[in-house]
Amino acid sequence: MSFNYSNWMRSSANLATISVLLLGTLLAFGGMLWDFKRTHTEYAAEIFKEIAATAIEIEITLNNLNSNGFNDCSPKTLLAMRQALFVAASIKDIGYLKNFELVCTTGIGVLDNPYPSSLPSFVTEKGFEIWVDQPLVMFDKKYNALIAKKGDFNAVYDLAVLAAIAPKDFRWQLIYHGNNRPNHLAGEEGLYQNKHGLKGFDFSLITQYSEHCIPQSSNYCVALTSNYQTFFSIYSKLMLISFFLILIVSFRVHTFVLLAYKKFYSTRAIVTRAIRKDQFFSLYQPIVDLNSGEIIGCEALARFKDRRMAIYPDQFIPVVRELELSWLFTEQIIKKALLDLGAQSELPANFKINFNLFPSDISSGRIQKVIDIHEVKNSRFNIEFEITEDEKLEESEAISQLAWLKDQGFTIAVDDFGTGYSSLNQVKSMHCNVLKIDRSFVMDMEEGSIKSSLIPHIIKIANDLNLKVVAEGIENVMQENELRELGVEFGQGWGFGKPMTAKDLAELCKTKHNVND
Ligand SMILES: Nc1nc2c(ncn2[C@@H]2O[C@H](COP(=O)(O)O[C@H]3[C@@H](O)[C@H](n4cnc5c(=O)[nH]c(N)nc54)O[C@@H]3COP(=O)(O)O)[C@@H](O)[C@H]2O)c(=O)[nH]1
Repeated sequence: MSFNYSNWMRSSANLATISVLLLGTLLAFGGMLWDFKRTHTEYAAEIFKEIAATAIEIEITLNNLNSNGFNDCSPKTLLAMRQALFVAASIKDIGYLKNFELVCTTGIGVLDNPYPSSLPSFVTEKGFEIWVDQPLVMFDKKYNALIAKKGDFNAVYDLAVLAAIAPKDFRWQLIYHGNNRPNHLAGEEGLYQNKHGLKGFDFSLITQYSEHCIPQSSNYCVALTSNYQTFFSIYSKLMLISFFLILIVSFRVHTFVLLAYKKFYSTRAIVTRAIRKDQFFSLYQPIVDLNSGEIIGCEALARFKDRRMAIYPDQFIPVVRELELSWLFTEQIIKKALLDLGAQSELPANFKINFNLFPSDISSGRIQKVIDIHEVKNSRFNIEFEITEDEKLEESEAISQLAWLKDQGFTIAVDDFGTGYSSLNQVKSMHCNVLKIDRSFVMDMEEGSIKSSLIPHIIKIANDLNLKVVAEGIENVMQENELRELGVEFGQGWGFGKPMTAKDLAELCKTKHNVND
């Protein structure tokens, strides 16, 4: 099954996009939760700040008043109480009590009917009696108060101040840990779950319940709960912005990944990497003596394949040329093929190996480096170079390079004869030994096409020029027989074998396969 590269590329880009989407969402949501948790802590800290300041103020105020030694509600006592109220920031009212009855307050003055004191809700470690959630009326205004009493005086604290600090959508409770139990101070009674005693802080993601205590300085704890609506009401705008940002980033990642992949897996990039890593290899197509059926040689045909894909010569050869890496490429192919085939002991010493050359390597003279290749120097085979008809090969420099190659003992074959533009005269001047008839002439022989009718003329001219003829693209017995009858000596094509590994070629040589078998 062939590897679908563009599907794979798209899937990878989709995967990257989904990962960014998920990761972005996770980070954004995590960030908001973290901030939400921070908000809880911040609100708790605000409540602590207020209650700590109030506690200190009440403590100082009541201690001062008690230290004066007042024993009735005289104008002097009331004046001292009013002065204390004036400088206090949180205390709303101060009362004077005698024999467990409230006798006067800063707000009303001396009461006509003293007010009997009830039992306190609890007593703090410092001896303050505390009454929580006391409904009071002052100047016709009702309010809920917290009352703290020490000695003969009490102080009234308006709970609305705390309620204003606590956030609107949050439910909260402030407690005081005393007498080994949590005592309700303010907020919603029953909310505090005493999960950790005084040990510290808890934040549960599911319920969004948190407990905050400050055991170091006092025994206060705050329980805060919020619901999903609270969360969404705080973060809905941010969520919307994050969502669009993540979406934009994800789309950009998709485009970027696709571009990066396209660049990384472009034929140019693959060819460059393959040459750098010496990844090209050859398969070998047998060349057969049509009269004896013997395999007398093979053509090395370059291939590229990695674990993802295969690229074929029609795609990579033009790129090799474009990248001007032709000689490096040819050198790697020659070395690898000679090593590969050299290892096959069944292949005889006079076996012919054909290599394709790039015309530019001939005209530039780079081809002369061939004799320096170690594998060429030590090869037992006859090496033949195939050249395609090309403008560059008309130049005198190219022609002298071809002559030089022949002097070195290599033979030259004109490949794909009939498809290029050069004339037979030029073929003659190229000093070649072999003429390979292009497979487009052989292809339609059965139908007697115009092109195939030219084969006898090509053979005649080749004979006149003393060139051997190889017919390419022989796929069936009919073509083989007809070409043999026309006097073609050698043939190549799928009928004798498709390009194969060196080992398979050696096996095939042993059995002397031909198309009739
Ligand atoms: N410069 C280099 N060029 C190279 C090298 N390796 C290959 N090539 C050139 O790439 C072109 C395509 O080659 P490939 O895909 O390998 O195709 C070859 C054969 O597989 C194919 N063939 C052979 N017999 C048949 C057949 O019976 N039917 C059929 N449909 N196709 C057949 O023909 C190609 C061989 O062509 P040629 O080289 O003209 O003999 C091709 O132009 C290669 O030359 C390289 O290392 N260097």
